Amino acid sequence: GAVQTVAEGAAVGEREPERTDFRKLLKGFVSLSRSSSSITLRPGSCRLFNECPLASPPSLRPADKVLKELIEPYELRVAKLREFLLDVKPSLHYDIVPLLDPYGPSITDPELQCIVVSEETRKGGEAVNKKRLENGLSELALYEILLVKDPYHSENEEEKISSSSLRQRLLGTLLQPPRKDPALPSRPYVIGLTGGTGSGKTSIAKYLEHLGAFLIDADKLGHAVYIPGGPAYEQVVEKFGPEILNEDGTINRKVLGAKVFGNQERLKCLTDIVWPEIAQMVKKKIGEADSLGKAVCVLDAAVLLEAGWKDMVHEVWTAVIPEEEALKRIMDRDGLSEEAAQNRLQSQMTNSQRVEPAHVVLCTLWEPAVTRKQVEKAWALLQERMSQDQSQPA
Ligand SMILES: CC(C)(COP(=O)(O)OP(=O)(O)OC[C@H]1O[C@@H](n2cnc3c(N)ncnc32)[C@H](O)[C@@H]1O)[C@@H](O)C(=O)NCCC(=O)NCCS
Ligand SMILES: Nc1ncnc2c1ncn2[C@@H]1O[C@H](COP(=O)(O)OP(=O)(O)OP(=O)(O)O)[C@@H](O)[C@H]1O
Repeated sequence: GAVQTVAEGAAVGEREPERTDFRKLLKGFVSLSRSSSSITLRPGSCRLFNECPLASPPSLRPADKVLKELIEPYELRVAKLREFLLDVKPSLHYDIVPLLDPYGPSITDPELQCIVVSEETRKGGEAVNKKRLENGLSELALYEILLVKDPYHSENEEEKISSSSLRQRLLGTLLQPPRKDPALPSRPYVIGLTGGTGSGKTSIAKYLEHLGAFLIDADKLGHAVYIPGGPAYEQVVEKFGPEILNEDGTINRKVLGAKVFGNQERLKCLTDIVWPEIAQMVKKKIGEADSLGKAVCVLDAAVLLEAGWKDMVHEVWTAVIPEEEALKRIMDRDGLSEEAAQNRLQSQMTNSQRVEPAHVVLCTLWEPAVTRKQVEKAWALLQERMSQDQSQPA
């Protein structure tokens, strides 16, 4: 007989923070030994390899996982899992099977004899056995293991070793080396802060300003370009007609917004006019910050990546929030209908697209105090790398 090891969202496969050497910690617990016909497992050994999403509470299923954008690609997780297995038990024979549905091969493979579950996933094991009986297969022995406690878990993290906690600890840290662009002056150091509407950029930007950054709000500059007499006023009115005007001749942004959000062609028409003007104003502001002796500028810009403004910044910092939460927040904040809020969200890039080029990721899903701590951590680490950079010979 055989036991199949199913790797789905195993903790080892995700980016590990430096502080916690889970590999060492887990080595102490893992003890896999292969007998002639099966793998025997001692308590505490297998949570890592064997995740049964059926039994996980809905909030933990892959699609709903906290900070799912920070989960590494499947192939990389499998590679890391193989490396780990080789490390702890080179003689082990195993298959790694992607779980494309909650059961995987557990309900169809007649060779299987045993399934390893944790106290959290016991119900999933029982569901597997129900399906096996329906399929005319024998029930699997349920081998239940304890959850391994995480000695480093903080107050707002789970007590067990959890990949969600690992991902939370990545927030605020540098995920890839800063851009090295010879065309970009080294000072002031510019952070491009982006994120979907309602992701909390403005709150984050305020904390950063409080910590000493010079703040550039691209939304505000965007509004300034089409005040009457501004560089884009005439063109915008010409393009979108007098119906976007208030009685006093100013542009009514709510009316304009309703015209462009949800209509890609019209939105592009507007942004083709205003983005180059905003970019000019941003450059001016960066110059202003420099003359004020500010070392760090934060460019708060939802459309940083779409508009190609990444070229103006040294690092991209991305704020993420699950879409359903963003929807609620902008409906509350701006009094938008669900449809209008959806249109805004649909006009934008996805969280994953923004996380991919990000140097630092932040998340405002929890209480404001948690966001503040994240920002303070990100700021402290930024100061550290800026001072290291300065001490390097030019
Ligand atoms: C459509 C307009 C008139 C709506 O104005 P309004 O005051 O109602 O909204 P505001 O400007 O505060 O934007 C609110 C949020 O909508 C999102 N948003 C704005 N413009 C865009 C865009 N071009 N693409 C995607 N999302 C956008 C952002 O998340 C922004 O933070 C205005 O957003 C606009 O002129 N947009 C085009 C210029 C632009 O891209 N500005 C954003 C610079 S970061
Ligand atoms: N940590 C938090 N907990 C709860 N609510 C928050 C948190 N951070 C921000 N919010 C709320 O969520 C809403 C959206 O945040 P914010 O205005 O900072 O987003 P934004 O990314 O700047 O949005 P936009 O791009 O639409 O301007 C605000 O009403 C804000 O008060």
